[in-house]
Amino acid sequence: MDTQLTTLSSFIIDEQRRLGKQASGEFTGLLNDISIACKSIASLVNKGALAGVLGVAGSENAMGDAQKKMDLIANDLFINALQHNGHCAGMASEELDEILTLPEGKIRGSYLVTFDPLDGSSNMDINIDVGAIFSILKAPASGEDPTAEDFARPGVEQIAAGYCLYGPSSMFVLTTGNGVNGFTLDTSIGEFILTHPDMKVPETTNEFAINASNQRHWEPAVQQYIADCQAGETGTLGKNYNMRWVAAMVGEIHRILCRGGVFLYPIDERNREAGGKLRLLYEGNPMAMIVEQAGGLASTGYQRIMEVMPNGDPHQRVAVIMGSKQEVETILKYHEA
Ligand SMILES: O=P(O)(O)OC[C@H]1O[C@](O)(COP(=O)(O)O)[C@@H](O)[C@@H]1O
Ligand SMILES: [Mg+2]
Ligand SMILES: [Mg+2]
Repeated sequence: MDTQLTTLSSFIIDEQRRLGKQASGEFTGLLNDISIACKSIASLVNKGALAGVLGVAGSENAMGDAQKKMDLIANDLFINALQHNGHCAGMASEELDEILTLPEGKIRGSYLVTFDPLDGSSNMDINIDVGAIFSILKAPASGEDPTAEDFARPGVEQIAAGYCLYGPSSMFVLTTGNGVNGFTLDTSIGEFILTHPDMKVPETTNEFAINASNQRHWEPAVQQYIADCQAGETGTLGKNYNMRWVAAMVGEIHRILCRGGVFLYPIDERNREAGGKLRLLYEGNPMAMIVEQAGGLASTGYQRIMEVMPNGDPHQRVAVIMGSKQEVETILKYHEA
């Protein structure tokens, strides 16, 4: 039995020491806050109907999506974990219309956090994978309450990004800009334990993930690429492909980190004006940072996702094509044609 367990907190402390960072403990504290929110959510997701957390809440978020009960509970758990400990100065969430500053009297920390508290929430009621996605930015140096403009930073300025997948086991996957590491929740001791050090996205793949029911709305580049995948050995790509669709970005990206693949939620005729379907600040950017840190690529089809300049709307959308390096490069060639 391996008795040398590395917990998430000890990993972060050691990493900061190893990188020679003048650590005040605030960043470690912030990640600890986020991991506590994730553990609380994991516990409820795991209990499901027994905890009374299935079903719809009867409300809509800023984008008009029907909110599930668990969307709101997960959102509250993130907010509670982040607003009391003096590590965070403000947050943006899929489930909040506007950015959130701290209540009067709370200490403003040095970081901003954006999050999707429950990704893939339509999977909640059918007992399939869901997750949380988060991104960490530096708060304005002024120490004043942050504004929406302070969150409008391109993904290349992220300090850290991660997700927690609530699947058969719960996994916390984190990058602080020095590779990607995965931790599995040991529910018997309540700790995330390092189980997947230095995760890498395999460079090549023959697996793609796309919602094929949208096919008629896609641009010609994506139409042609998927047609060529489906043609298999007989087509120009010259290999047979497999397809997967978890319907939760967090599940797709986790699969890609474990065994490679590409995930596409591209521009189509219906979402062109909005810029895509998925959200830049709490879906596109954090997952792009993780995928790039693991050696993959993340693009809109025309531009690196992390270089998209946000427009100040916390719910700005973005087109997403990410995963195994060589396969994303192939898809980008279809966009150049
Ligand atoms: O409805 P579709 O096309 O299957 O979309 C699935 C996509 O929507 C999302 O569920 C959106 O996330 P939310 O559940 O957080 O709104 C993605 O995670 C997923 O990839
Ligand atoms: Mg989501
Ligand atoms: Mg969500």
